[in-house]
Amino acid sequence: MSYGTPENMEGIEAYYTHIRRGHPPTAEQLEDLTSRYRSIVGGVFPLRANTNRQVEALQRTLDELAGEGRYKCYQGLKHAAPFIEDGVAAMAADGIKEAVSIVLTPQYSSMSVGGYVKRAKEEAEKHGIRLAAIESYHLHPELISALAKRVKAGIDRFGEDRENVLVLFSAHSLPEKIVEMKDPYPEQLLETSRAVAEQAGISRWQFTWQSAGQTGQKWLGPDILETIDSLSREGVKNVFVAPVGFVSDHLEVLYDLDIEARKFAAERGMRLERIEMLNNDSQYMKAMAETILGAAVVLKL
Ligand SMILES: CC1=C(CCC(=O)O)c2cc3nc(cc4[nH]c(cc5[nH]c(cc1n2)c(C)c5CCC(=O)O)c(CCC(=O)O)c4C)C(CCC(=O)O)=C3C
Ligand SMILES: [Fe+2]
Repeated sequence: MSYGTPENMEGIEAYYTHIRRGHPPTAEQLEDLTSRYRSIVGGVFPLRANTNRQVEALQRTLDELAGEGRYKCYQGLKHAAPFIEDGVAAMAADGIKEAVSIVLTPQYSSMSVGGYVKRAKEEAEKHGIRLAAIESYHLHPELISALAKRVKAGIDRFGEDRENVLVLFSAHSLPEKIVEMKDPYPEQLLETSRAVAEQAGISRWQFTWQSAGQTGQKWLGPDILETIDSLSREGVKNVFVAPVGFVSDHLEVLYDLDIEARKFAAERGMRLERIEMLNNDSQYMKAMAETILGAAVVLKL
């Protein structure tokens, strides 16, 4: 399962309305989102083809690890077609009786993965499918190794400044109320960050939030722009961002980091680079496939 993205520029309004649980955005909100997509996509929404490639790569990895024809991958998206319910219904139509679900994000929050799982389970129940839902895989050794390699390779891009780079691990902010709910999201993100830093041999790093929504309620902070501002006051010149809550090239990376945060840093005389996203990286696929095979044991598949 993955977040989903519009089919085309005309599809942005319906997509945004779905994210807002049926409440259409104001003209201003719609224009704001449309202009962000316009600056990255030019009519092509990268997340769509990217998710397709991830599903194909995961299928190949499962075939290799478990044997050809043992597992079949279906795709279900949170806010776009094929929706999560469509994916589960497609399984049922093929006669599938047992399934494992996994989300293309490594850490669990009741407000992120929890929402995917609830919908998948409800639909699976309707069709009499037994479903084992994977909640997180944020410390899988293959995932940590893949991220650590990318952090090291990215820091090398700073050339002779490489000794003076601060690594900023980041993830999508969520409303602050998740902390009172004892949600594991912040801790799991720190655990991923710590493990990657350790394996990459990084001592100078911080964690920061990004891409918070504007809903009136308080979101988890500090936001990456605040963090960059404080770092600039401390004289930091080189920042390397590793958004470890995301795995793909999409709006929050291609706009919020590559355009917005990079410009904000440049205005403060700082250089900002970011990790290459995992997309269909083979170690990432192995991390998911092994997690899936582990969950399948629970179903005695
Ligand atoms: C935790 C989390 C992840 C990571 C985990 C996961 O992947 O599931 C994630 C990923 C993504 N979020 C995405 C896009 C958007 N998210 C929005 C709004 C929101 N995100 C939220 C949370 C998350 N979002 C929340 C709490 C809201 C507020 C509304 C609500 O309460 O639900 C909005 C509305 C406008 C805006 O605020 O920008 C957009 C356009 C895209 C696709 C980008 C593309 O198309 O390339 C991706 C991968
Ligand atoms: Fe989002």
